[in-house]
Amino acid sequence: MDWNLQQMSKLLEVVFENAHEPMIVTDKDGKILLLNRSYREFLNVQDVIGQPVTDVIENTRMHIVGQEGVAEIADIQQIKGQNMIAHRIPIMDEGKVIAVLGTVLFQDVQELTALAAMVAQLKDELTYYKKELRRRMGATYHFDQIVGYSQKLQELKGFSLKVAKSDSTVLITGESGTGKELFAHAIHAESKRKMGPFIRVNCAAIPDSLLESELFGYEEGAFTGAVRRGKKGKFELANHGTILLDEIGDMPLPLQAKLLRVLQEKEVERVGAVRTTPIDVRVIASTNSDMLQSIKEGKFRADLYYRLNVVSLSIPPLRERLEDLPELVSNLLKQLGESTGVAVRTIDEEVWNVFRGYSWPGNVRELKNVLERALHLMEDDVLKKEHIWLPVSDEGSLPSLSVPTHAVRPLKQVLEEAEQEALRQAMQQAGGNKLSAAKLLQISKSSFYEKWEKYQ
Ligand SMILES: Nc1ncnc2c1ncn2[C@@H]1O[C@H](COP(=O)(O)OP(=O)(O)OP(=O)(O)O)[C@@H](O)[C@H]1O
Repeated sequence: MDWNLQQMSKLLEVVFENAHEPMIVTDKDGKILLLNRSYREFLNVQDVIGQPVTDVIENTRMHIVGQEGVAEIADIQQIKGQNMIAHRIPIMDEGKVIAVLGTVLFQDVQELTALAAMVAQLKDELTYYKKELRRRMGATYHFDQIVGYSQKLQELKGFSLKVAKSDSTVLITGESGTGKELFAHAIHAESKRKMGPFIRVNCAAIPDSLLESELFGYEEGAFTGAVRRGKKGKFELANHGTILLDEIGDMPLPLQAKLLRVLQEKEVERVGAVRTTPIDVRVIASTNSDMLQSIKEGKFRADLYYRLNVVSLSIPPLRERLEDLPELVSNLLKQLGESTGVAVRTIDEEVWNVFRGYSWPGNVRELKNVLERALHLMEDDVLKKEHIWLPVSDEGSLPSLSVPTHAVRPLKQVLEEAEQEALRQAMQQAGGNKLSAAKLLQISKSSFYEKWEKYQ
């Protein structure tokens, strides 16, 4: 429709009259030309067209703006005992004021205060939910939190960043504590799935009998003790996101066959289900065991290994990148300083000698634990050699300490320390392989994991 002048003028009149905000137009001397319904109702006036604005609206400055030609934005004006926020805008023609438009944004600043309070509350809630979402989705680490300037680590980070953008399945290998999980988190956080969930399953920590239903879920009445209406498995929970299958080397053979089908068909079958559910999940698997050896021994399916190993990331042990020690130590001390409240100002040169001479079988995690223990032994803010407690078996010529024996401590603490030490020694003897470590300690794999996670 083409609008003629008359129709356009009618339209503007209707818009002005019915606007929700109170609006007024005066001439340059402050004589009222237009006053819309919202403003009339608020002022409780009827026919005021042609009257001086000063007679109709308290504390008005429309006439002043008409004379001075300078707009006044968000000026607080009290009318009928209420604080209003008024805008007064001169309307110019050929450099001269011909009229003034006045609007009231909030009929009372209390409304604005209430609105501001509401926005602040919503912002707080949003921050909370964002944090909660992140916590639940679990992707709490990013590439910039993976510390280390060594060429090996830098190259690995660069490659992983590229890998993150693709949707390929990734197999991360490396000794215990090298940062496999850290890399998996970072890959998810950098991928196009970052808004989706990140679900981690430790295949070794869950007893074999439960792993299938944990991973794939179960249908109503699938087995005794099953929750009514069934339960989603981790794969379904990870839909549109990433699943980290940690310690994949420990997955029992029958489940390996089922996992292979999931990877091939991109659908899961809950335990006891007659139908399959399509899923869209990126799989990252990680292991610290020698997968090729496991294949040779018939413990791991070769076809699954090749399905998982589309892209492989091998994280070098700490002893092969000792040049990362300064950055790691400073970063870990910062983190630990926040949680323990102990700050380190200086590190004795001897500490570095000890660190550089040690083989770090537990890698970065062990470094973190050693530093945490040292913080508790420090009396001032200088980290010294005598605060560093390294395992006796690896001691050699190292000036490491044993735990002070003179003080009697609570039995619980002594037992826990002994247990922790036993786990650590078993891991060291088992070359970082948790399954072998559990065997050495003659405890079940899941019980080993429970204890291991407790002390980490
Ligand atoms: N490059 C790194 N920079 C900073 N922190 C690191 C780095 N590598 C590892 N860490 C820290 O060391 C600890 C162990 O890392 P992570 O759990 O990722 O190791 P992992 O290889 O998955 O171990 P496991 O095989 O025992 O599960 C974590 O606290 C992690 O934040």
